[in-house]
Amino acid sequence: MRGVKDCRNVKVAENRELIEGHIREILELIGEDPGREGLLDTPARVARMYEEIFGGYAADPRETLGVTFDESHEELVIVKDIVYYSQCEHHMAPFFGKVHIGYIPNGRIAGLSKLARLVEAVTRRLQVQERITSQIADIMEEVLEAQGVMVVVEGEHLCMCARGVKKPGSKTVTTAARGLFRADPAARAEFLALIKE
Ligand SMILES: Nc1nc2c(ncn2[C@@H]2O[C@H](COP(=O)(O)OP(=O)(O)OP(=O)(O)O)[C@@H](O)[C@H]2O)c(=O)[nH]1
Ligand SMILES: [Zn+2]
Repeated sequence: MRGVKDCRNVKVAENRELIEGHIREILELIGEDPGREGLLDTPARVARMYEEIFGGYAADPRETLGVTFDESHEELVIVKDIVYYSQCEHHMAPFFGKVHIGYIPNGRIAGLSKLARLVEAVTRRLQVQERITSQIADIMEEVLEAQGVMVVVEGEHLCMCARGVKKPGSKTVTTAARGLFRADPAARAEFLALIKE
């Protein structure tokens, strides 16, 4: 398992020629001419893009928080507005938005950038928004043994905007609360107020 810094999908790299062949076939099957100039390099571009947008599989999300530090801060820590791009597992269409993560440490803190690396590892896959939200909350709780974790994810799903029900501008908001945040409405309210600022 590679580290999250090298977040490229190894399997795509290994299977690049096969993937390119299948993309060429799809181009034909939708009525395009894969031999025309503008499409000649498209299968290779798509394969390179897959390495990137499915790069989350190259990382173990639990390892992304890296080395944690002893620190006695036992109040709320928030990293908000972490932009993500993911692919919905139903249509393989992009969805994207922001993740907001808050936690109350229990003697151990993580590097702030590592929270964004966790988001990358969990979102650069075929996903549903609810699973992204709960996976981030569960991993934060487990790895940091945090007293509480709260995660809010906002998402705009192209499968709802550009096709199907066609509702551009509609936003999905998902939340996950663990530990103290489950039991304490005031803690949840403090977090929600701070991410709105
Ligand atoms: N809960 C959830 N649903 C999602 C997510 N991404 C896409 N979907 C939904 O997955 C569902 C798939 O429904 P289906 O009826 O199997 O597929 P479909 O015929 O293409 O559905 P429509 O999108 O309604 O045209 C749709 O309702 C999508 O809106 C997500 O992250 N979470
Ligand atoms: Zn979808």
